[in-house]
Amino acid sequence: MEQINITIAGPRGRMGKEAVQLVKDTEHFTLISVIDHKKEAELDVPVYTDIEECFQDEAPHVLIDLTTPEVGYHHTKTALEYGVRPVVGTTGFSRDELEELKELAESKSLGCIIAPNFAIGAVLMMKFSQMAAKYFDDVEIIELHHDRKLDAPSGTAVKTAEMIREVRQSKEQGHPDEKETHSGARGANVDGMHIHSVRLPGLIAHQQVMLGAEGQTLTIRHDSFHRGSFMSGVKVSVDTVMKLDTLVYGLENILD
Ligand SMILES: NC(=O)C1=CN([C@@H]2O[C@H](COP(=O)(O)OP(=O)(O)OC[C@H]3O[C@@H](n4cnc5c(N)ncnc54)[C@H](O)[C@@H]3O)[C@@H](O)[C@H]2O)C=CC1
Ligand SMILES: O=C(O)C1=N[C@H](C(=O)O)C[C@H](O)C1
Repeated sequence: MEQINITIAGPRGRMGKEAVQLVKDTEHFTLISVIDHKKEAELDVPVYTDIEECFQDEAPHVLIDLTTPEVGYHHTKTALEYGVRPVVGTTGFSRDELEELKELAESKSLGCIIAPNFAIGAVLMMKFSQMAAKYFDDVEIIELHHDRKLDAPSGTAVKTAEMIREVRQSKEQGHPDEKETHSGARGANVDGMHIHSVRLPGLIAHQQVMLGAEGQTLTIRHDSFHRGSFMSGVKVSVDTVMKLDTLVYGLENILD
């Protein structure tokens, strides 16, 4: 199998630590450097605080980014400019940012994968919700995460709403005269669908999609109890990004 040289951004984070372990445990992956905002990462590879400096010194095949929305966007753009293929788990990118990165990837004929959720169960939960939304017009998304999470709604919830929007007629849900007596009670409104974000210590990453119709509800739920749940998706993304010449948004687009 072709050897893939990898740089990881965010190696000391909750996801970054798992990704470092994945790369070390995978025979055809080699960790050649990391990018952190501090020089303190205790790893046996060079630690860079500046991505351009990293790419001037090293030529990884793939950048795995698990940082924060602003940093992740800058890293993805810089990687593409330097001919490095990004695999991005970082969430919170805007639609405009995704469009701009897609254009850049295509102009360079480079693969780039941005996956709001690498867990296969979460991808199936999104697909099943999309299937169900063909038959149920009313949908509420409840995402539940640990209280260290920076972005709300989660990338997974936004992606779920986008996938459902592809198959359902736009609909403003709830009573036409409903009023929030406490601001935010009805959550975020995406094309009439509502997204509710729960943040609690003890949680990892969970999402429940509730669909309702007369006399019945359907609930589709996924739970990640450990960040190891995301790693098979990271692995398949690294292998796949080497064969792509465009940006793919969402793991569902690369799985058979
Ligand atoms: N796609 C997926 O399946 C998943 C995505 N995520 C996303 O991954 C991202 C990271 O999540 P966590 O690991 O939980 O966060 P975390 O806060 O534990 O880790 C983020 C890391 O980024 C580092 N960082 C910040 N600024 C940096 C910079 N300028 N250069 C390099 N590193 C920098 C921080 O030091 C920290 O170690 C989030 O956006 C989260 O939503 C999280 C879990 C699964
Ligand atoms: O921050 C997290 O933890 C997670 N972020 C991703 C998201 O925003 O959807 C994926 C997963 O839910 C965990």
